[in-house]
Amino acid sequence: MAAKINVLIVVHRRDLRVSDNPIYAELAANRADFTHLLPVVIFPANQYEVSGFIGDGSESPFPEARSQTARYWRCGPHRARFVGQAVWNLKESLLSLDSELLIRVGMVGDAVRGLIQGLNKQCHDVGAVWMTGLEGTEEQQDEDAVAKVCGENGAEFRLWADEKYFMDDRDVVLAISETPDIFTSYRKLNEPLRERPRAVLLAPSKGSLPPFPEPNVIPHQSSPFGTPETRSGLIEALLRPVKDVLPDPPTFPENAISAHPFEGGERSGQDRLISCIQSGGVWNYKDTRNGLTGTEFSTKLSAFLAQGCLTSRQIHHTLLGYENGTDARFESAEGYGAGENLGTLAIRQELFWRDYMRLCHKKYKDKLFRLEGYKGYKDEEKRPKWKSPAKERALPNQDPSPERIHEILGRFNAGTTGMGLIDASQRELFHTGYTSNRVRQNVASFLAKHLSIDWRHGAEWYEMLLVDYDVSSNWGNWQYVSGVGNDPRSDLRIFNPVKQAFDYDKDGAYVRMWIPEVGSLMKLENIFQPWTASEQDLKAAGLDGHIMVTDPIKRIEFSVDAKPIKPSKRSYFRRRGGAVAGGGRSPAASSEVAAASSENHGPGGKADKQGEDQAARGEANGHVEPEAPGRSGGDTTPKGGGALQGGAGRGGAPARGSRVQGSGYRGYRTPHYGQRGGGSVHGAGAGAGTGGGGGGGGGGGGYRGARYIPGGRGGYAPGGRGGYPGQLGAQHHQPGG
Ligand SMILES: Cc1cc2nc3c(=O)[nH]c(=O)nc-3n(C[C@H](O)[C@H](O)[C@H](O)COP(=O)(O)OP(=O)(O)OC[C@H]3O[C@@H](n4cnc5c(N)ncnc54)[C@H](O)[C@@H]3O)c2cc1C
Repeated sequence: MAAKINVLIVVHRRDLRVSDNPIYAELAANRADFTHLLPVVIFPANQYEVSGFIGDGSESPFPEARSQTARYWRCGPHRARFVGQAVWNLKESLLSLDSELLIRVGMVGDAVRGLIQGLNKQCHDVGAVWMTGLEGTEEQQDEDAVAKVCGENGAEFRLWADEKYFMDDRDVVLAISETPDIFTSYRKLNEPLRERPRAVLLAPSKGSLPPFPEPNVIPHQSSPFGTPETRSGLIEALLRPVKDVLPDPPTFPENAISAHPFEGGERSGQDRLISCIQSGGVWNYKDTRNGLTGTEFSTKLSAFLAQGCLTSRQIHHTLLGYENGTDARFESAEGYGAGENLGTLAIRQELFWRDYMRLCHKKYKDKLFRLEGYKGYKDEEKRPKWKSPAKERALPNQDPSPERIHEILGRFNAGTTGMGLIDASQRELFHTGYTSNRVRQNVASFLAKHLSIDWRHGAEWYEMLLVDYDVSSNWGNWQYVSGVGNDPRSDLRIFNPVKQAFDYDKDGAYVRMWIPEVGSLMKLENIFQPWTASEQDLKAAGLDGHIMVTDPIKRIEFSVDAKPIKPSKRSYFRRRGGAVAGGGRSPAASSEVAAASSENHGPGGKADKQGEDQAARGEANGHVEPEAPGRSGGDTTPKGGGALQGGAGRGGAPARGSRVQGSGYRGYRTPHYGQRGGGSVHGAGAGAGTGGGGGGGGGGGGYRGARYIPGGRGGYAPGGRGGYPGQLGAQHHQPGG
């Protein structure tokens, strides 16, 4: 009698790697009773627009994969390409291990059911389905659905922790519900961070995995979808439906260079990590991470981490080899063998931010997607008056009107607001899928705090376009900057995008690169806000009559006197032997940065106290943006020598260490709204809009051929192409609605 065939199905999700993967490590060590292994990637139809997998003439049974509030694509072209590359690389890795990878599209539970039942028909038992657990609402619905399918079909279901984070879930010191709401408190509980990660798991070797089932027993992909057989076919199928995200897209500027030219996949993730160390990028990280252009100013590892092509502990252990002088690949890198340095310390702190964002998501669950954020508002009076482009979500008599907000959002997305730093970042994001943390903070602050627009529109735009989109990090950071999340100074922290441009784009190269229209303007203040240029200069630049000049979304009066801002100094003192020196900031650096470092999140610390003082003095309306997630200081005050001019903003006291003429930052002047001065950030900019633009997004459409998956956390309701059944059943992120 032939031996019983017992297949294990492994569903890959955001764990697109074979190394440091708990499932493969377990299988390589212990195959259990499995005679065959069937690894599969399923592109969930509610997160990826899967109509590109259909041949001509048929229609998708699923609604378009669009976001809930703004109806943007859930996954836009940059990430679609990156994920396609990463999936193909995983397939190649598995092939090299004598295995294979199946690719499927649809709802995850349905796809798994199809596989189990199809294999059963071929007399193959499916003993178990394994997959890694994720935090998102939809992802947990998928887990419930697969568990149910397994129960109905006699297969064991096992959910594994995806060990891609810095600290293992088994080592988290507090119950999730007790995760502190201030990052620094949490970080201090876990220091020294260098000692936290567990060892990396071994990659499986060739022949160590159970064989892939014979191709002829594998069930076909359910119709009307097909499965691409080449890498380019896969990428094309993912990209085709989501290529167009802007009605009138800007062309890629002639001299622009992507800061993120990297391909998806485990192999390129490892390559990038190694080159970051070899190039000195890691050594210089603390000084360069706030840079805006080029590949080397920060690690660019986020997209690899987001898709699980790389794990935080792999980064940590590779850094250890460099710090300890035990990895000859890094012999010629500066800092080799000299122990932890400020660069590697800062990278570990950033990786810990990533962990923290995830833990907060686990703690607050769907509150991650709520307009009022984690915090909520007990006091109705204090609830921010968010502006919406959708009539049904706008407050009565919203000013500007929903139509005007719709128009403003269109320009915000297209990068034509007239605020140079914001526009440059949005165009860079549109063209490349990446934009630096520094400008992400400015963009989020601009939308939420300067324009008071429902921040979820920004979060969903980022969700569509970011190559490194990660549900916890994206929504958590948007909440944080919008003042509804875990920022201890929440709405007192407001980034002045003009001051930030002067500080971080010192010669205007970044804005010039992405906004070629301003390229021939000479003065920085004109580049950062073209409406400030003289008529003559605008004419010469061909900018007269341009919407960025005639109708800037926000005007910020800001001028810098002739003295340049001092260039930053390297804030490193050398240590040897791997000791983690406390503090580690040089006096030069700390004199430049008033409330420096991520320490200033923590309650009671000196730096935190400074931040509180500044906030209490009302400096937040222009000068004071002491710290934001994942970044140490650098923007707290005008730096020595840079004198600001302007009238009183809210509070308007001079920032510490600055030379201020007048009484601080003037606030905002919005002539096209008929307002001047004021300085109240949230109210500023409101005024009579000029109309134009269409209405907001909206659902609509019917419930055709729906197969509703009921579930405790809401449920995904595939309907006809028309969309979701109103607001019910299809809440991607906010099942409570
Ligand atoms: C509004 C907004 C939205 C964001 N959305 C995302 C997102 O969807 N996905 C994402 O990975 N990051 C997000 N970030 C965080 C941060 O901007 C990116 O992680 C970083 O810019 C990625 O570039 P890098 O890999 O070169 O980062 P590095 O500076 O080299 O940092 C190393 C790693 O630390 C982690 N990290 C750094 N800063 C943060 C942070 N603030 N929060 C969480 N993790 C951090 C990332 O994994 C990053 O790869 C967002 C930040 C803001 C302000």
